[in-house]
Amino acid sequence: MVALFKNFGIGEGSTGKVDGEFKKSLPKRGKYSVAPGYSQLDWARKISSGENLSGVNRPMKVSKDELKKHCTEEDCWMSIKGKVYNVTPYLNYHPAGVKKIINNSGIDATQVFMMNHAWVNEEAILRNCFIGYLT
Ligand code: HEM
Repeated sequence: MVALFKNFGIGEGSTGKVDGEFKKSLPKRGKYSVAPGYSQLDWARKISSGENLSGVNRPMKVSKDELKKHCTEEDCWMSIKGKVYNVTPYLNYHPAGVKKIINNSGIDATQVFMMNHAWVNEEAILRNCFIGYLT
């Protein structure tokens, strides 16, 4: 299975201890909980069939103007590291809730994404939701 989380040096050859300064730089964990049936494991099962959830037939170039039209719960796009994803199907699976994504949708959300969870492997999690590249 593809790793949904990136390894930040914890594992082979490391003590497993998290550096204090690094820990302080992490966001405080919230108290949001997803509905039953919407865990990351449920999402991993959903995408494992390879079903296209992007809403487009083939990758396309997306302008900033086009991107900003998609910022609602029914139609939610987000750009991360130059790639554009249709995150609508993922909304209810997001461990920190729908709003956090909606509030940053229709834009290049790379910075806020990385500030919250640089270890999250968005390319793996959203591979079935890939729309194309931000121009
Ligand atoms: C830019 C908009 C986003 C914001 C502001 C945001 C914010 C957050 C926050 C604050 C948490 C921590 C929740 C907690 O610890 O209780 C979180 C968790 C998480 N988010 Fe997001 N998120 C965003 C977009 C996304 C997207 C697009 C994905 C899918 C790739 C995603 C995947 C996850 C995952 C997997 C976790 C759990 C991480 C863990 O437990 O270590 N997030 N998010």
